[in-house]
Amino acid sequence: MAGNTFGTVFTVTSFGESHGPAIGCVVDGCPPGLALSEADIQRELDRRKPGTSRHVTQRREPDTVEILSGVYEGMTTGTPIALLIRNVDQRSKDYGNLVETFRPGHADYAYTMKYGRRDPRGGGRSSARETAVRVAAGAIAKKWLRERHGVVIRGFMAQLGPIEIPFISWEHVEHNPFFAPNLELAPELERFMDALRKAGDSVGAKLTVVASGVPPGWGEPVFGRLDAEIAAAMMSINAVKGVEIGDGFAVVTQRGSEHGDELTPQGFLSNHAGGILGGISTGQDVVVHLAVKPTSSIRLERRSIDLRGAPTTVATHGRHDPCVGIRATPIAEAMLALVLMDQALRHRAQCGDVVPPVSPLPGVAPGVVGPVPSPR
Ligand SMILES: Cc1cc2nc3c(=O)[nH]c(=O)nc-3n(C[C@H](O)[C@H](O)[C@H](O)COP(=O)(O)O)c2cc1C
Repeated sequence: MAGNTFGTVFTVTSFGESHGPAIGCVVDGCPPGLALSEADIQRELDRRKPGTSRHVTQRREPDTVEILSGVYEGMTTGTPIALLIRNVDQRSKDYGNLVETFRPGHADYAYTMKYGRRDPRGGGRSSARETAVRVAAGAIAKKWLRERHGVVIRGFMAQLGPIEIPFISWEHVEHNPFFAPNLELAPELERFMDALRKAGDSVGAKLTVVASGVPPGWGEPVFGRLDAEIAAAMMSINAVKGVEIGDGFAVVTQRGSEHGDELTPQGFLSNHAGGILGGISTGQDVVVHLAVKPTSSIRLERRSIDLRGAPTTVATHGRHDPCVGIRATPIAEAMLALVLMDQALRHRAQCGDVVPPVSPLPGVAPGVVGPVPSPR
């Protein structure tokens, strides 16, 4: 299968390029009877869209979604839901000098070696413009998960370049341009980004995404492991170079007596596992961390080669995100929602009749407010 479809039972097929007339997706396998409007989807798209602050790309895309099918009288019908987002602010001239060369760190070189040709305007399919449609599809999954199972999916920025962002409150996340859970640090983050932009450089970031209210039992023990599918989903986001579940790489130095989450009739005593054991959810929060690399398109001159292999230099002057991690939080939330909804429907299909011998243990507090391990 060509790699434009995600999921097994609940699937998303995405199409479109950064500088084409539109991007969009077809969401298939959504159960009938979910109340769904364009406003439900638009809310999520507005959190990801460009141009919302001086710290992100100044491309002006309203990212207005149109539902073309699959919804009748405000309810999903069980048939494919087609979503369309028209591109309105393409500016191809920004990419003129990229036809002949390759940006270090970007997909240009690998893309050309694979396809032998490329549309250099905005990176075509390798542009993160495509991730808008995942956020649109993810809005449907988030809504279904919340209404059907009480699952809440939220994310935040845990580190911006060298600045670690201690978690204070979920309340803070939507009140600053960084999705930082710590409003006290917002001025420092602003100063850091202003200096970075002036220098013409870019920086990486670390994000955390948490799904609360996931019941025990979602996921499978071998190839369909929940953690494996979450890792694949997160790694499918442009610029993501690392994914950790729960304590992630910190497990390397832990003892079994420290890492294994003890069970009591009142619930788990800790959540080092990040809510997943044996590829299956435990009922605790599912906790995922992502390392996002620095933007490749920077104003600083870098060495490269041209299409004939001769040495050249490249500096990118178009409209780019100086830290792509800033806009990636809603994308990571959407990908987690897509994985969980697909797994929920697969679990219902196979194990809907199972009655477990013990009742589900209550989960513990999120476990993301303390120090979280840094992806290396
Ligand atoms: C939300 C978001 C916005 C992005 N914006 C840019 C950008 O403005 N300029 C750029 O060079 N890369 C940007 N990227 C990253 C590139 O799409 C990505 O690095 C590139 O396709 C190479 O793929 P890779 O980094 O996954 O290997 C963005 C990524 C995300 C998630």
